[in-house]
Amino acid sequence: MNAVFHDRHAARRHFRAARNRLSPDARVAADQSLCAAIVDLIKEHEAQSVGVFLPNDGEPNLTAILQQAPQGTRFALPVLHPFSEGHLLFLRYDQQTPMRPNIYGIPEPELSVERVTPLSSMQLLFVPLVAFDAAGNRLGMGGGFYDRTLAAWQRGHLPNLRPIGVAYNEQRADALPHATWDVPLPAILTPDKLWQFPLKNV
Ligand SMILES: Nc1nc2c(c(=O)[nH]1)N(C=O)[C@@H](CNc1ccc(C(=O)N[C@@H](CCC(=O)O)C(=O)O)cc1)CN2
Ligand SMILES: Nc1ncnc2c1ncn2[C@@H]1O[C@H](COP(=O)(O)OP(=O)(O)OP(=O)(O)O)[C@@H](O)[C@H]1O
Repeated sequence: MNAVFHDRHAARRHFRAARNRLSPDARVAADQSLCAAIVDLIKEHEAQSVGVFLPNDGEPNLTAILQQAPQGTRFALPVLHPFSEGHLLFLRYDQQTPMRPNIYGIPEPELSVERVTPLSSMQLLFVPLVAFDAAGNRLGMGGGFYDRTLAAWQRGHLPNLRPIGVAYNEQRADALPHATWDVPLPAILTPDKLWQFPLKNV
C-alpha cells in the first residue's frame, strides 16, 4: 500500500508535487517510454485522429509522438470552451498551428472552426491526470473538464473512442476518493505498463 487518500485536495497536492519532483533524467526516460508506447497504440488501433495534451505542471511531455507517429496521423489538443463553461473543445494541432496560452497558462490552438475535431471522429484520447488508483479512478486538476468530456463516452455515445490516461509511476495511489461525476478510465498508460480496468459503464 503506498497511500490511501480520503481528501481530494490533499491527494491533488501530494501527487502534483510528486510529478513535479521527478529528476530531469528520470523524466526524459519516462517520456521516451510513454511516447514509444503511444506510437505503438496508434499503430495497433490504426488511429487516424488522436487527442493529446501539452505538458503542464510536471505532466508527461508527449510532443515526440508528433514526429514518431505514422504519417497522416491527425492530432488534436484540448481548448477551454469559449462559452460553455467547464467544457473542452478539441482542435487539430500540428507544428504550424497558431497557439496562445489559456487562463491557466497552457498553450492551446487559437480558436478556428475548421480545426474543431469532434470526439466522435477520434479513435484514441490520451487524458492527463494528477493521480490514478487501482480501480481506474482518475483525479484531475479540479475543473471537471475531462469528466464532462468523458460523460458521453461513459454513456456509450462514443463507441469508437478509447480514452487512455497517461501518467508517471509516481502518480499511482492505492485508493483515491471519487465522486458520482468522476468517470473511471478503462486504461492508464505508465512508462512500465498499460493498466487496464474493467468497464463500469452506466
Ligand atoms: N495539459 C493539460 N491540459 C489541460 C488539462 C490538464 O489537466 N492538462 N485540463 C484538464 O482538466 C484542462 C485545464 N484544466 C486545468 C485546471 C486547473 C489548472 C490550475 O492550474 N489550477 C490552479 C488554480 C487556477 C485558478 O483557479 O486560478 C491550481 O490548481 O493551482 C490548470 C488546468 C484543459 N487542458
Ligand atoms: N459531468 C459533469 N456535469 C456537471 N458537473 C461536473 C461534471 N463533472 C464534473 N463536474 C463538476 O466539476 C467540478 C470539478 O470536478 P473534479 O474535482 O472531479 O475535477 P477533476 O476530474 O479533478 O478535473 P479535470 O477533469 O478537469 O482534470 C466538480 O465540482 C463537479 O461538480
